[in-house]
Amino acid sequence: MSEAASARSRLTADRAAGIAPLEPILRAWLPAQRWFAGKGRAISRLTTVSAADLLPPGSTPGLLHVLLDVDGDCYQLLLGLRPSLPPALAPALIGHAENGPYAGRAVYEALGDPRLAAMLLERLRSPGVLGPLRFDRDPATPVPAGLTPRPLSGEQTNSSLIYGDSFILKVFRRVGPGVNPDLELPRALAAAGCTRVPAPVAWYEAEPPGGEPLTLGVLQPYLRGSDDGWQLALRRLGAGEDFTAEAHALGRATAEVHSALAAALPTVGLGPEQTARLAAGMTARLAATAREVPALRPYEAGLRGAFDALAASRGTGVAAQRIHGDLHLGQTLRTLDGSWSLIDFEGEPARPLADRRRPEPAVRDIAGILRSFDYAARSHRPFAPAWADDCRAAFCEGYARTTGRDPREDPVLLRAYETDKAVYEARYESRHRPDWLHVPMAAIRRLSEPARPAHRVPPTLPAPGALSPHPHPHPKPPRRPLA
Ligand SMILES: Nc1ncnc2c1ncn2[C@@H]1O[C@H](COP(=O)(O)OP(=O)(O)O)[C@@H](O)[C@H]1O
Ligand SMILES: O=P(O)(O)O[C@H]1O[C@H](CO)[C@@H](O[C@H]2O[C@H](CO)[C@@H](O)[C@H](O)[C@H]2O)[C@H](O)[C@H]1O
Repeated sequence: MSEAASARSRLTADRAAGIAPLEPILRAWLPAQRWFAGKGRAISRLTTVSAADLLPPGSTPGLLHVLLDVDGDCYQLLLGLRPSLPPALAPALIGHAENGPYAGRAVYEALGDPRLAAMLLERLRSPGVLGPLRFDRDPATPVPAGLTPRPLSGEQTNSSLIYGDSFILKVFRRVGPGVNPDLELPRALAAAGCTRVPAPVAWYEAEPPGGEPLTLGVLQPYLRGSDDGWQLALRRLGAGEDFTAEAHALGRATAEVHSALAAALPTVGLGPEQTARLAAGMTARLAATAREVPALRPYEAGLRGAFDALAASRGTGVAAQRIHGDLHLGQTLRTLDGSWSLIDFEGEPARPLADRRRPEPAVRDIAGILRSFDYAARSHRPFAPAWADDCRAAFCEGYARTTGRDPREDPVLLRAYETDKAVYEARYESRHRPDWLHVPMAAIRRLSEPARPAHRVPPTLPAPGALSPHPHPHPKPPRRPLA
């Protein structure tokens, strides 16, 4: 049964029938939304899973919470309802209800309406149950009333609102049964005393009777004035400036989060069979992506080499634990005091929730950041490969300084994960940003070549300040044959 179908079978859907007349306008509006996963395909089946008035029926504006099943995926919508829309809300319009209980009303994106966004915060401030929804909060962190909301602009997988520059609410769009790791992991880290991740202060879920809750939204402190690691890296690159000290510090921050997650949540050792299964999963993902992205096809056989090498490595000493799951520079924030925080623990949005909650080698996150340095260097004209190499080395050194283990000491594992990430990125870019496809494709060409003998990691790691400037900051380590 699909995630949406199992949610539908358990959720109370008293109001669902009432919103059936809105389904045609939602069907026309959904494909244009950035967070809609089914882009490029016609919607064949759209049904309402649940609908709940978050304000007393008849209020103007009205606020309707809706879960929709669209071809087996479950989406969360917050709909505003007014007899007519003031001009400022025109960009939020979805359509007009022609019949049913909302006939004659304008239906619009509630998150674009400051009045409704303020009401949503009020709901989060007062824990309790409302129809199929449960609102919860951390009693230790007060959330003041009356904070002014503004929507976060920019590309996002979900939708976020900032309240008074003090809190940020993420409204998940595609949802499924089970706690979302973006709530689960930050809560576990906060309980373990790790301050590298903003701690959830309030959240809301759908509660199917007898089933697992679906996480729908999380409110957390807004790190005002922080710099997104991606933008910061691009600015440094543009100014011809070094980024290795930041990359080193980010390596340390990532390692701290990994260590805290490993201590707080279950870890497992991977034996040869599990490692082979991991490699098989990567190979299957490659095959599926090659079917979808024609540009990948000529490299498929070469790329498979990285996964075959992983399967043959017999998994010696590989540990799996809970990880971030989609770590890249855009998921890092450098705060005003100069320290790094990690955000968005949802994992890769396209993967089923159960997969995203499974323990995996921490190197998956490391590979994500390493790929991100390559992305940054390739968005610069001319391409800046030395900048990326230096950042990659500095990040790994920072990581090793905290954990005592340099990720480059496992070249087969690291290469497999980098390859898997580049394949994921090829699919992501071809679906969402075809103009960017050339970036992962450059990595794909490189990774499809047979692996060069690995460089040995220097036994004594240089101190962060000792990282020398371009073009050759790191002594060339002696070569050793591939294990
Ligand atoms: N706690 C926070 N403090 C400051 N900015 C944040 C915070 N959380 C998220 N952001 C900003 O919001 C953007 C989107 O957040 P993210 O969790 O990545 O959402 P999505 O899953 O929709 O991509 C981030 O890139 C960052 O700029
Ligand atoms: O929306 P999310 O932040 O969860 O992540 C998705 O979108 C990312 C792009 O916004 C995408 O990241 C890729 O592009 C980044 C530059 O824009 C680059 O830094 C990353 O390394 C690269 O993977 C991410 O893969 C996707 O899941």
